[in-house]
Amino acid sequence: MTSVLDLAPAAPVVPVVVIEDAADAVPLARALVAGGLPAIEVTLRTPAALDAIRAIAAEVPEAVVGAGTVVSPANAADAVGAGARFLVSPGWTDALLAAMRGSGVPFLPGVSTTSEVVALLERGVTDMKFFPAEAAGGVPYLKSLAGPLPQARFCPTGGISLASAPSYLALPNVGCVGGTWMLPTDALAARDWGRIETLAREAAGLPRADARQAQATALRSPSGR
Ligand SMILES: O=C(O)C(=O)C[C@H](O)[C@H](O)COP(=O)(O)O
Repeated sequence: MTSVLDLAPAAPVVPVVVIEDAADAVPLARALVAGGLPAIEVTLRTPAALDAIRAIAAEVPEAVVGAGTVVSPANAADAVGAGARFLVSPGWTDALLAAMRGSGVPFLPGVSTTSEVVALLERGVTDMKFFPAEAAGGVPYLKSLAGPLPQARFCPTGGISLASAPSYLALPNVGCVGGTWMLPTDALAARDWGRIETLAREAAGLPRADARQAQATALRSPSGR
């Protein structure tokens, strides 16, 4: 099963979307895809979320739509039933983990402490959401985890901005970052899809760690050897 962290190799950023009106889902997803962010996390925080996932899955084939705020086995089942291709949770329990595992789609359980990371590794899960990233310790915290727990890989989310994203993406244990900064509330309210596309394009241009490493290697050895 492909990991969520590998879903969008070209895009280092997963937009985290809160949709109030399902009618906005398709134009919003099209704007994100056009800007270069095809992996889209629709949070199950609003009554419109499942309809939004359904609409994106049906009408925007270039998008890889997933569900966020998955906090119960029922959430996982409903999201996959609506067409979610990945699941993200802010935290996890064994019951939630079993449901996400049984869903058949890639999933990212949320962690914010070292013990939660170790408990997931013990259960065979290496790819996790680090939430709430900034409040839980941010870049220095993840850097500290890379020493003792190099097998754990993270998608930090929570409080990340265009300015802070590059320092996360430069870490060896970060595969992507999640965030809402490319979806400002006023642009959503105004249905300003053009502005969202522009902000998405800016986010999609952020280099991720492996790209930085490849670039560094190429610079050291222009022949590629
Ligand atoms: O809904 C969920 O399941 C969450 O875990 C929360 C989101 O990841 C954050 O709300 C991201 O929002 P920003 O902090 O604005 O980037």
